[in-house]
Amino acid sequence: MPEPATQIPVTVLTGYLGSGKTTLLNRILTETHGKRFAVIVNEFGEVGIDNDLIVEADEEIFEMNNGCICCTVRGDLIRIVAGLMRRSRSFDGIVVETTGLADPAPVAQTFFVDDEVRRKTKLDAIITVTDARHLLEQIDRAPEVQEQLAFADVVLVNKVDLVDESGLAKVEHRIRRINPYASIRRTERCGIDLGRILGRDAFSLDRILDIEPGFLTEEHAHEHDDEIASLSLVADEPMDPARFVSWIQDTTQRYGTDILRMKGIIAMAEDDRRFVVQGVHMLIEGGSQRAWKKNEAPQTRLVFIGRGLPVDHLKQGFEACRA
Ligand SMILES: Nc1nc2c(ncn2[C@@H]2O[C@H](COP(=O)(O)OP(=O)(O)OP(=O)(O)O)[C@@H](O)[C@H]2O)c(=O)[nH]1
Repeated sequence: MPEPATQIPVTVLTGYLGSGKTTLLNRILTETHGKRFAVIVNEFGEVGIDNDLIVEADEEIFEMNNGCICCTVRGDLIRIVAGLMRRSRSFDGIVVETTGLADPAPVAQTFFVDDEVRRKTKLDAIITVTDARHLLEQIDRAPEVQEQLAFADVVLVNKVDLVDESGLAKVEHRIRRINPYASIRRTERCGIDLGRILGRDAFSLDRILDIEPGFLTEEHAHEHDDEIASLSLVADEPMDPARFVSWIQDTTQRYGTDILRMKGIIAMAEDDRRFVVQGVHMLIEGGSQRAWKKNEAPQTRLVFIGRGLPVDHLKQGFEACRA
């Protein structure tokens, strides 16, 4: 059957934990480009946080929190996309943000294996965001990172503010060895002309079949690094600001090698704003954001993702921060 004239372009955002995917997604959702996107986000860890870190936009956001997009919830992805295509409400593109631990191959495969999805959508590009400061160590330890780079049509070498010129050259050289075809762009906070990454028609099935001949036919059983686990901490009572800040700083300095990613939305005592804290290994950022809304009960949610997390230390330390 011939393909219909208008297939909705799909952009897949991948990149390891903390590389800058949500930062890029927020740019896509806020910059004026006159386009509407449907957004699908998948995250690792049972307490959903990403959705709250995404800017409030007009766009519709579908969360998939109950498993990894590349394995257990792929059926959900197909259902969400197929459901979107049946709607009358129009949009110009779909953006899928995968978890940092996802293998992009099965996600990309989704757009080729299901008949309905294949007829109505077109994989436009796989954009891989990298953390220039941590990429070289990640490549050596995490097979997902190599997959994410190999499948990329565009690679953003992000966080250029944290690395000097010779470091950036090393990072780019390493990326080139894994993927000679992708267009590589340096960014700070994913600042890039969106025209360079959206609507590029950059995805090439032939290239992917070169890397992975079984791409269209095989079931991708993605092996996750079982050592990586997440710990979610939740509190309904407010936190003591001074104690919390000093505990989170100490903890990330002490255990930063094992903490791959940390993010949280904190309800501080005597503060009507949400405090957002985020980190990748030892580098952390935090600050007060918007006020809690009237219909939103202030609640603290903090997630750690890592290898061999010091679970007892984290639980006890967290408890001790309650105001
Ligand atoms: N210094 C610096 N920090 C950055 C840059 N881009 C993003 N960050 C910070 O890096 C952290 C992670 O960014 P996110 O956009 O949440 O990363 P992510 O890839 O969505 O993270 P996960 O979804 O948890 O894998 C946040 O604290 C960002 O503010 C950058 O260019 N420079």
